[in-house]
Amino acid sequence: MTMNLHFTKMQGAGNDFIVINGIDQPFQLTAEQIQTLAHRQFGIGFDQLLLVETSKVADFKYRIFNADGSEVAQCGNGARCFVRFVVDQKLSNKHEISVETASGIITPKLENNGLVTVNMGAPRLSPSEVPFIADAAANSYVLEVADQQITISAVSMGNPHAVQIVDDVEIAPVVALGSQIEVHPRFPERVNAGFMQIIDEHHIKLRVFERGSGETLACGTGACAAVVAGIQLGRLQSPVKVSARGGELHIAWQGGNSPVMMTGPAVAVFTGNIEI
Ligand SMILES: N[C@@H](CCC[C@H](N)C(=O)O)C(=O)O
Repeated sequence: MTMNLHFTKMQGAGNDFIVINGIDQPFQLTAEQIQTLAHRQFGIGFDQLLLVETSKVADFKYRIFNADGSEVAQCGNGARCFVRFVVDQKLSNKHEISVETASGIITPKLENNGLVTVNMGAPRLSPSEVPFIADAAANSYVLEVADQQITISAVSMGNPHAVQIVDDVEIAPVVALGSQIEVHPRFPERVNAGFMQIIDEHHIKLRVFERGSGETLACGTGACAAVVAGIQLGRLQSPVKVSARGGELHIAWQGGNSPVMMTGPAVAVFTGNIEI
């Protein structure tokens, strides 16, 4: 049986999504159907699919699916697009909205200037809190990949990140190395691989090879994880501007259990219907 899905295509710093109202339009998609929709030639094309639903514990719930169909727990750029979608669709008259995700409740706020600030919650850093790493004894360690030894900082923003510092992010082997780090045996749940170039203590350039989606033009949780890693290593100071290929994000973190605050754009590109 086919169904007709109404969707909104959105982007946040170039990380692109389709957002679907699952409240008025309840449905289920298989991983294969999501892969087809995500395909840039045979489908609509997107990095992640976001599904807005009702919640018993927050204003809304949203679910996140990578382009390969895997469901994941957190998405920073998606959280900004989520609030823009909810406000534009008049699903709420609030501009600061609590949203249940698979890794807890976060609160995105649509600012008067059109940017969105998200309280992403505290990063998880200790090995016991970063269960995505097998056998980790510390959150910064050496990983053997492709006959190289790479120093990685492991940070969970609700989803797993392995961040490394590079001299020049433009020539870093983000796809070649990132695709191997993503599936490295140390990461049983796979991982998002970040490549960060430090420009100065308040500015980095970042590229991320995302788990389940490949390299994207920006990764919100990746930006939070990179800034947290840089601050932990004594190389960065809050606030930090993150320049991604698709735009800029601003990240602030006061350390410890304080939340990571992320500010950036969220833009609706077009709406459409697709038979699936
Ligand atoms: N693009 C996202 C992250 C999406 C999920 C990620 N690929 C994962 O598998 O954890 C962001 O902006 O944070």
